[in-house]
Amino acid sequence: MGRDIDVHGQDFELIPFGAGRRVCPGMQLGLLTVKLVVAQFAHCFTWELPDGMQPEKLDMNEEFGLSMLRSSKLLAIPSYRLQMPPLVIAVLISLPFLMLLFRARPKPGPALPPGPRPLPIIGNLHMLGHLPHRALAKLAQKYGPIMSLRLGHVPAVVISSPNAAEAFLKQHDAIFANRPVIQAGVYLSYATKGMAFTQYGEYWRRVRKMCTLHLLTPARVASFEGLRKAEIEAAVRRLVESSVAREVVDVGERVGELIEDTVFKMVVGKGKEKNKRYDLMEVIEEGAALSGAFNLADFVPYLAPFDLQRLTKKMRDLNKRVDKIFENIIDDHLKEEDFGRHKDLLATLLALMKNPNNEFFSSFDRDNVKAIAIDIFVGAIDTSMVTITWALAALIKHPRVMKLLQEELDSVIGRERMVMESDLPKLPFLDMVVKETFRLYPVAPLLIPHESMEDVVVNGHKILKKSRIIINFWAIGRDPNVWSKNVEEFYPERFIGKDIDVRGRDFELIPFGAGRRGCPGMQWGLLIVKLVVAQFAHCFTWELPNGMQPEKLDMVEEFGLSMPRVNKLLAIPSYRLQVAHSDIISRTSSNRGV
Ligand code: HEM
Repeated sequence: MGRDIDVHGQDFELIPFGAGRRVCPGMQLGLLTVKLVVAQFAHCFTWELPDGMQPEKLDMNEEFGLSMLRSSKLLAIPSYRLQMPPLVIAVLISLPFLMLLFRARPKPGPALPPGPRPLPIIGNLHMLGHLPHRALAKLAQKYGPIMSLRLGHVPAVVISSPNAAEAFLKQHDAIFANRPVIQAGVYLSYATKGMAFTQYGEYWRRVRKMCTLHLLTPARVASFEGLRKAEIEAAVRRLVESSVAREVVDVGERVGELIEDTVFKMVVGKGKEKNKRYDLMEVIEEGAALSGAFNLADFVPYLAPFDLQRLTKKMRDLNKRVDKIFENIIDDHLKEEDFGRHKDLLATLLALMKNPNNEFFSSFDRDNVKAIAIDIFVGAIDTSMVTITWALAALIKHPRVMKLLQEELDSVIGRERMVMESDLPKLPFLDMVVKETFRLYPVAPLLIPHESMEDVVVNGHKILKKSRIIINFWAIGRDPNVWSKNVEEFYPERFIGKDIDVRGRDFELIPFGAGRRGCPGMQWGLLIVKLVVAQFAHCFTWELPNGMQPEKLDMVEEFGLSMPRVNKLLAIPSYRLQVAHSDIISRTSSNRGV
């Protein structure tokens, strides 16, 4: 008792399902079945060995084969031990089947979308595998762009074409603007007081309006330009040092540090290094991992009280830690005498909290502030960091494209200075590189699930109220009918002469979603992605370690709250600007702390 040993592949003294990339994809289902059947058999019966055999005499010999079975049969006599008469149990168990048998015949009318037949209890969960976006894309080839599934007890509809996405996110946007209530929203987002997991309604509308009018306006994002410049110069300086030392760097880690520092300063006004006592980053990362984990209780709600995966406990514990840290940050903010002069986003939220006559909320307390700040952290950090790392990996893997981008950067900016934010609109090829990255490596391959608020007919299919709507943007991005035959190739030139926008207008490219629940941080996300990709491509050439050929670089993804690379992106930077190293370093030092 008391030792926290897990069977999911984290603790290597107990790995019945294996671990790592090839870990058993049916782990959840296997665990559920084993626990359920063992609990039921032990709960309903006592078991006695035949012929008065003593329990300790029972042999435990195994036999080796595809699986390791007992070598002899396990024979025992059950004695029923519940206080409920066995007949009642039999009726209760057969009730769902009787209901199925005698249920009223459905009235003729539009049918549910086609889809694979679900199994009892788990529905189609077993078909998702460890990369659901790929498994669903394959199923859609058979069942079509609007496909029905049952995920545990939850009816789901999977959308896999631009036309279908437009029907759901534009024509019927208001009906599908809800989010399903999931445990992560309840336990990690202060009972859904943030934005991303919040149910569609008055509170969500006010939070969203407040964010669009005060926190995430283009002007507010632009006001942090100096901060971004200083942070990027500091990151470039560290890379210049690695370049001089011919050091292999973990590109994703460097990008991560840069994004984390920038977002920290924008949201709470201080850098991570000054926030050691807060240690927010670790808990945010844990929160993102828990939110992205497959949680059985979200799909089979009657299992929630048993917490079979212990996720509820982990989320509750994590929430306590997050809460403590945020309380510290808020206390410090409010204590500081020059509170009114703070320019960070938290200060705006706290000013709102302190003003009972604010234009948005009649009641807005610390929990609201914390939930919204968490959404901004999670929304801003992982998305940008993962997208930038994919873009740089794709450029390193395709030297032809990297060369074209560097030629554009050299001709528009030259090599005598670094890229500035005002340069970005003058870089059309960069724009295409970023679009192509979103198409092939979307950070949210299934966006965030939506939920239907009423029964509705879409494109001739009946969609039930409370269905989970999954938009498989990954499948749309890789559909040869939408893009062309070279759909798997990283080929930014496909966008030449095409007016395709990523902001939710063109449904073949919706990395930020579309409609009412589309990403409110799009402006900020696009800016930071373009700026960092441009800067890293402009300042350095990148070489793979140990003489690895670019085409050998793997582009394997993993699925969670976001879709990062499985393997680290390791590369050696070589500084290529004509500004002297020492100049960059000294300029950076003088800018630090902006
Ligand atoms: C490359 C950067 C980013 C990408 C690719 C991205 C992508 C997305 C996607 C796909 C959604 C779900 C849309 C839907 O359900 O239809 C979303 C929602 C959201 N994003 Fe972003 N995002 C990015 C940056 C940001 C930033 C910088 C913030 C910071 C403020 C942010 C905050 C949010 C929030 C709060 C939501 C929930 C909106 C709602 O439910 O009403 N995102 N994002």
